[in-house]
Amino acid sequence: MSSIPSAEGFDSTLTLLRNPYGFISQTCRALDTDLFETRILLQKTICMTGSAAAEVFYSDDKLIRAGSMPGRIQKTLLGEGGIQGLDGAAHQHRKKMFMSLMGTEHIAALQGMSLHMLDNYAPDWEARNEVVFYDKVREMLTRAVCAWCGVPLPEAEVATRTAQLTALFEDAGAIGPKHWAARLARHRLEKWAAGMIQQVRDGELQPTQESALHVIATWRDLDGAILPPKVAAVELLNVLRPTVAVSVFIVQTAHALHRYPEWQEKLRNDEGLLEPFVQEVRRLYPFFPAVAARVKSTFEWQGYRFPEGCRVLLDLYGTNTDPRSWDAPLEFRPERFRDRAKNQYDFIPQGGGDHYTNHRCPGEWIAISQMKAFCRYLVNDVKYDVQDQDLELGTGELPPLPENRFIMRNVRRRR
Ligand code: HEM
Repeated sequence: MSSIPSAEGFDSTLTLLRNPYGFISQTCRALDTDLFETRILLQKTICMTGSAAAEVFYSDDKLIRAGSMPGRIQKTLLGEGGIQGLDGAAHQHRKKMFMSLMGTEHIAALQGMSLHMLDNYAPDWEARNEVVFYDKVREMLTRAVCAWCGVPLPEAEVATRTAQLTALFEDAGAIGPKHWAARLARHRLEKWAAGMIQQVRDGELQPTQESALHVIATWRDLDGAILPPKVAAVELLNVLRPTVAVSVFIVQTAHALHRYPEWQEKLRNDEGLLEPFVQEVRRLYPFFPAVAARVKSTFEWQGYRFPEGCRVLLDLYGTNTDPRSWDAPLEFRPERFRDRAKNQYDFIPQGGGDHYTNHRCPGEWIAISQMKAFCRYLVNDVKYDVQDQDLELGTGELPPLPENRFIMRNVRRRR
């Protein structure tokens, strides 16, 4: 058996933080390999890239999630006791709860709520000198997803809940005061969510049967018990938070429409290009750099030994831009998605494998449907100017956004 190639230096944490989207793929290319070994936060870690690596990462029996997530990410982004840390039968059972929310008509209803928000917001945008698009989209998505989930959101709480939900995904990786603010946001959101779960159980709040609040409050785990309030709160936030985070993809969509303006006319003329366009945004614009797991019990792959307990990182962004899977991988070419055969391992912006049995994101259809709705609206229903601003995406920042959060001017509705 060969020994796994090693990255330079004793610990790669800083190099990874400085170059979160390129570190794994660039190191693999330099070493001419699909995987290498290093230390991250002083822990031995195997880093992997590419579709073959994704296939082994998502094979059911080799890797587990329990204990794979750094504590600071659990205390902010994910919370404790939620689906992300479950394995085997417990995971597959809990996953059914999320998948039951993803019916086509139910997702269309959420899209309808966002379109309604756009119609409500547009007159105000016309009246303003400038619109910070990211801020407005986060607010609209907070309102839409709360309504969709059956979560009451009084007008006076909209700004606070939007800011708290944003802190979970924007500041999860931060160090210092921002990290502490994200922890506080999680604490307050979990208390709020657990209160609503209790109200549903006590019959004081009666959301519709198909709403996330109802489904989660009444869900029974494999042992037949309802979820402890804190865990149910974490799972409700596992729907609210990432739906608000779709605002990042929506700003990236607006960014792509600006950077590749020839696509505006194409999209106006051919509705069939909308999906390829947003898929190309999901492939090429960076969001989550990697996902983590641990080796369940020692196994061998491509002649290399993966020792029990070792942490493994799968490179999502590098796999989406791997030249072995994609022609001209760094070029924005939505046409590539027109006739592409589906593959669970080479296009993995929201994780890979199977939605029911692996940890692949159950919210992919929500992300695509929301991106399409906003993209269609920007192309067909409004005209606007993009303010002269620095539109570089700060890739040291997670998730990467333009510094001014995409400022639009002279927004007017097409009649
Ligand atoms: C903003 C766009 C989104 C991105 C970039 C994203 C990304 C991801 C990634 C990378 C994973 C982990 C995959 C893995 O561990 O292998 C994941 C899991 C998950 N996502 Fe998303 N996601 C997004 C939107 C959503 C939405 C809208 C929902 C709403 C339901 C959602 C709910 C979840 C849940 C519950 C999991 C855990 C699944 C499991 O452990 O089985 N995500 N997502």
